[in-house]
Amino acid sequence: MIEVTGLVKRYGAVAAVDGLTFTVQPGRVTGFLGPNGAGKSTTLRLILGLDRATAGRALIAGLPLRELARPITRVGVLLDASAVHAGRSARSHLRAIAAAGGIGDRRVDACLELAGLSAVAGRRIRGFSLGMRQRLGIAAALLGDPDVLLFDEPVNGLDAEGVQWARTLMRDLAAQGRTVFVSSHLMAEMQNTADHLVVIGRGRLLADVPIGELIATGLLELRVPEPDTGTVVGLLAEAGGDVAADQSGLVVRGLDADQAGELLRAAGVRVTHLAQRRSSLEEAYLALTGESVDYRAPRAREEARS
Ligand SMILES: Nc1ncnc2c1ncn2[C@@H]1O[C@H](COP(=O)(O)OP(=O)(O)OP(=O)(O)O)[C@@H](O)[C@H]1O
Repeated sequence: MIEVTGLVKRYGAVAAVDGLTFTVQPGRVTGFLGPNGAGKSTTLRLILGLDRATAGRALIAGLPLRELARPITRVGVLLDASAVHAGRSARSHLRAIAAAGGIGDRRVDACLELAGLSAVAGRRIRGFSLGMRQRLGIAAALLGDPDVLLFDEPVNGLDAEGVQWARTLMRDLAAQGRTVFVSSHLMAEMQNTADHLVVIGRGRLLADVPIGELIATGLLELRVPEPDTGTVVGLLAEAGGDVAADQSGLVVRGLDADQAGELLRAAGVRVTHLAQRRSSLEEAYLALTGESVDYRAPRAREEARS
């Protein structure tokens, strides 16, 4: 289990992490999501004791990481797959890490096999693709057979088969009762992999929910004659709806079909299409993080303002 309590990290005037509290439970895959600059990497670094928190604490199995005996056997980490000695072979890279943690060569070979790297184990890492480096980083994280795994963007650079492999691996690790905490920008991938989500924006917690709960929130698709659009947006917003436009019409969150239909009928608006559907994780995520995105294209910012 990972417990983060009141965690704060300031860099000068910037609060990269601003009072975060959440728990990552064993036995499930927990996705860690947030827009660029939200504070995900900083949070992971604080959990791993690579940075000192301004306030609060992050514990693994009840202790700060530096107080764990033989941490390699307790926590496996994939942070930056490119941070390796490129002149070494995959096998000697893993053997060096294993030796430092008192782990034997047989486990190295088992992890190479698990990561699908046995055939290239003797090759220098310099010649590895990004995907092969990711696999090697995951193999390194598994060396100590740890109960807690932290993966920062693990499918970055993996091809379709690699993505499938990583997904199955994460789900298997969770099914074995381990704590799996994985950051990603790929919403569709998280939708297929995670059971639970921790979402942050500007260093603060936005959601800590089972994934099904986030995407169960319904959306309304609505089409009305073009000249009525402004009136309709105003009416729905006044009734508490969150209205956005896409190519095919309006998308409304926070109102059900009966409410919206009744409201528009009473206002004499002719509705040409009204349908309720589940939101994708991506839509739910964008609705959640919309206010807390630091970097976005100027056009999107203008649209969000209007
Ligand atoms: N060493 C540092 N010095 C100063 N500011 C920093 C430092 N590290 C991070 N920050 C700032 O803290 C904020 C959070 O950064 P962080 O890298 O944790 O976000 P992130 O969610 O991992 O982003 P991304 O998805 O882009 O990797 C950003 O505003 C960043 O500029």
